[in-house]
Amino acid sequence: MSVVALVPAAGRGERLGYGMPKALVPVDGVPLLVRAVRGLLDSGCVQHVVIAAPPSDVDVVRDIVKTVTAPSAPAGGAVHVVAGGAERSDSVRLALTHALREMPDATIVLVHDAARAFTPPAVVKAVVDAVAAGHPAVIPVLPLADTVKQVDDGGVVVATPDRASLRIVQTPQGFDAAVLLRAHRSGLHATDDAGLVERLGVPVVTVPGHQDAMKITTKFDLAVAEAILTGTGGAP
Ligand SMILES: Nc1ccn([C@@H]2O[C@H](COP(=O)(O)OP(=O)(O)OP(=O)(O)O)[C@@H](O)[C@H]2O)c(=O)n1
Ligand SMILES: C[C@](O)(CO)[C@H](O)COP(=O)(O)O
Repeated sequence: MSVVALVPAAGRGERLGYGMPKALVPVDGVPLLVRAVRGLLDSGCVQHVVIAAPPSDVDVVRDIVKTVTAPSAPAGGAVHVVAGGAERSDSVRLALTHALREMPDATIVLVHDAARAFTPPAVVKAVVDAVAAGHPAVIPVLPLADTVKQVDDGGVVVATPDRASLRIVQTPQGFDAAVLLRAHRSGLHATDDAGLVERLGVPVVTVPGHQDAMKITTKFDLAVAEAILTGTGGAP
């Protein structure tokens, strides 16, 4: 069994407004992308990583990932960098194509946002273990802390869904390699990879996520990440 992690990192980070692609933004001197890749490798169950980089920064990213050194560096594996695409799903597809061409032995594929740079390695391992146990699609999730409303175009509430059955979805999302390939070849659209797989009728199971696996989207999120890092925030 070989596990490859695809890391979509080609976003511009417009909402963060840092003036550079979000994956390259440093937290305590270490770019988010490097932290995300280290987290994957530190799980001890990822052999290969394929990063989808901003097309204008492929060489920059190649240089940066050289700083991912032991004990994180995979034994016998490698960190690959390809140019990403216009949308997240394009970046995933490009990385997946590269992975299945260069690592045909990969049976499990993870898709993990560079923007979820503080995901604990234990979450990565839980996802891989669940796929290895025979589930074709596995996602880490958290319960909702707030009441959720459905509104119409005018902002008027039309429903209050029962939040007991709702979950916030994180990454890494883990898949049987053949299932993920089929999903990405289907021509369907979804905001996450599990959404594509779901539409194929394949069951998607959940494992517990973690607050630290939050997606860093805004300056507020970055401040929270810094607090996690310095030990002044984050969940136990
Ligand atoms: N064309 C894209 C767009 C996004 N991503 C990646 O997908 C993940 C989730 O995207 P998001 O957090 O929305 O990042 P951005 O697209 O950079 O954010 P923004 O919309 O603020 O520009 C990130 O790791 C991002 O780098 C990607 O690989 N390729
Ligand atoms: C994959 C994801 O992070 C799961 O929560 C999310 O769907 C990414 O969405 P975005 O629109 O690319 O931020």
